[in-house]
Amino acid sequence: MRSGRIEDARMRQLLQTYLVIGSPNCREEPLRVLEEGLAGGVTLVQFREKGPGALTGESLRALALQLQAACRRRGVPFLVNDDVELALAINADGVHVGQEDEVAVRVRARIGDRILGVSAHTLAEAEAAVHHGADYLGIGPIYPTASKADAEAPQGPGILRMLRASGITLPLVGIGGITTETAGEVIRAGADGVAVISAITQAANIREAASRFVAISVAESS
Ligand SMILES: Cc1ncsc1CCOP(=O)(O)O
Ligand SMILES: C=C1C=NC(C)=NC1=N
Repeated sequence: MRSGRIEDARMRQLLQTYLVIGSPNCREEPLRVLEEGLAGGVTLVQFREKGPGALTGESLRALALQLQAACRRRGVPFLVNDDVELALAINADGVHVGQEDEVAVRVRARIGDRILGVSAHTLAEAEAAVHHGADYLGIGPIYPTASKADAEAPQGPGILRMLRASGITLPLVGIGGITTETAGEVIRAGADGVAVISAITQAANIREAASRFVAISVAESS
């Protein structure tokens, strides 16, 4: 059982190579994609079942449990995007919520000491999320992305530099169109790691792609 809120240093480690996955992002069985990503060394997993063909109801819950079990076998924390009910029902390690979802304060009250991630696109949103008890912020989209239909305009790594220059010290992860070519600059701009969907789930060799992100995030954060 978790004892108290996660420490910043531990949260920064978990954010290094953060795989966000859902069945719409997978060319093959999501469990196989996840197992390859885990074998490549991803440090944190978020179940985000959104987009065309996304599962619902019992099949959604069954997939969540299947992917969570794979993460548990490898000691990698498993977070659920948006669906706080599902996260609590399967005793996930935490949730990631957007600005439009339940206000972070209410979510914190419901999940206790579990990990709470909040999306932020501006300094005001970041400061509010810090105040509301987020354990980390997801910042982006950094680059153009095809994986989120309603994504805001890409902001480039400069948003990360601005947040750090403005005094945001909370763990931050960059997300949105990040590849192995750009992960380094995202971390150098101030992120503790990178959150990735397609550059891993759509890679020809998933395990190899994941391990390259791991090598880059370790090299850049040392
Ligand atoms: C969930 C999310 N939030 C901002 S961009 C994005 C999608 C990132 O997917 P990809 O890594 O494939 O660009
Ligand atoms: C929108 C998002 C932003 N950041 C992260 C880490 N996950 C998301 N689903």
